[in-house]
Amino acid sequence: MTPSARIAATVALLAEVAAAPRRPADATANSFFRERRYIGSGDRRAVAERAWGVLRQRIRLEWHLAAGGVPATPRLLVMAHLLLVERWTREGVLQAFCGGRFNPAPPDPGELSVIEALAGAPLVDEEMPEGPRHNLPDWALPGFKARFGAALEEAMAAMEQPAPLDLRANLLRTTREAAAAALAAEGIATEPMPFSPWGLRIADRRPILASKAYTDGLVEIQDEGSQLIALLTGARPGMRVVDYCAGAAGKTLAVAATMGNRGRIIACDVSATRLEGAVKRLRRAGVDNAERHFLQPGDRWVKRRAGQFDRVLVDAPCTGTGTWRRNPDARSRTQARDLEELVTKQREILETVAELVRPGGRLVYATCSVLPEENGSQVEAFLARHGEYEAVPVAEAWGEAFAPANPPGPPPCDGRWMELAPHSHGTDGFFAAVLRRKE
Ligand SMILES: C[S@@+](CC[C@H](N)C(=O)[O-])C[C@H]1O[C@@H](n2cnc3c(N)ncnc32)[C@H](O)[C@@H]1O
Repeated sequence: MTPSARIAATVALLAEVAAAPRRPADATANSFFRERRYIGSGDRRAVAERAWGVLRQRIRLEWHLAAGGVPATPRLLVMAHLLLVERWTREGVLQAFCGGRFNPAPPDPGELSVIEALAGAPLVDEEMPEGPRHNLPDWALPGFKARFGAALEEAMAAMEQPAPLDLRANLLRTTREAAAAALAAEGIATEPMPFSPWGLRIADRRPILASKAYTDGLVEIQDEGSQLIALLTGARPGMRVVDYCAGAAGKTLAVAATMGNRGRIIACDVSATRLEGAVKRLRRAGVDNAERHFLQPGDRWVKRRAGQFDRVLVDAPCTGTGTWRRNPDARSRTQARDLEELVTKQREILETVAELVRPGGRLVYATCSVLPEENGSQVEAFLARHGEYEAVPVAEAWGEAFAPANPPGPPPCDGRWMELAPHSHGTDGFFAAVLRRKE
């Protein structure tokens, strides 16, 4: 593809994303490229990267376009991105929008005046209100300010960077060192992670799904923050464990590895499709102590198992504000009412699972959000309603997660909760609270 044709494809992809505003952009991109198999892998990467760049800066680009009195069409968003983010010249943009069979049509007079106005302008304008200045939707601004305080600017800058590809060595099949060596033999260089004893990071985001190390189940793709949540759960061989919001079993796999396939782990979810997705992954990873339970309305499953579990992990449905490095479209897709609904749902889930834990057992509540309403405030409110639970400090849970013969490095956080973020830990934004049910 020529550079112009790539731009035309980016505009077309963004038009499809705009036509399905509630659908995750990566799902839209997958179907977009599936229907256009003639787009080769290099072009596909270039088109997707630029589209992701636009989505990452969409709030600011929309502000500029609104200031110019024009709607944020896919074409104008791409033009604005080329000028303000990629720092193209006015002439460069005019050359790219040159018309013809595979190229984007030349700018109309309205678009031309936008190009004139934006050429050479800064992305972050002095006139911008706080939301766009920090690249935040208005509904999320108070929560981000409360969470990051004086570090907000640094935190938001780190959230604008693409995320690395994180892997977890599957201890049921290998060690971290042997997994790294197997990947290296396939030409894939990795670095051990700073906190997770299982973690390997690939700096250049090379695709690994076709590698033998991956298909043999030596490694799983998992952000370091998710690995740390699984570790803090403190599951051991022989325990009875529930992963209550298991999805396609990302954390079930990691927790099962700490159990050495001994004991029982039950992956529950309200989505049968997601649970179905777990089957292949469990098999590839060599997990054979897991079962799945599809939660349905009116389900008596929890009631019948009250007080039976040593560990219950709730990886709650949340706004995903911690994952904006990976899902930049969620910045604009998620709305204030989503936050309200999710906070209610999280409270309901916590109420339901509280009774599953045996006295002396632990409930681990986690989200991939950075918003206090879904995190610390949610857990404080739970503890106020449930005097039978108390918080276990992160350092204590961290120390207990490792065998005495294998002492850990310093915990990723001090204090009552584990709060991770790209700027402070190099992970996605995560929250986890370990709660002990008193004896
Ligand atoms: C953050 S995702 C879980 C991701 C998964 N644990 C992983 O590590 O890949 C949250 C999950 O909660 C599930 N969920 C939503 N409402 C639920 C409910 N009321 N009870 C149990 N699971 C629920 C969703 O279907 C979704 O799979």
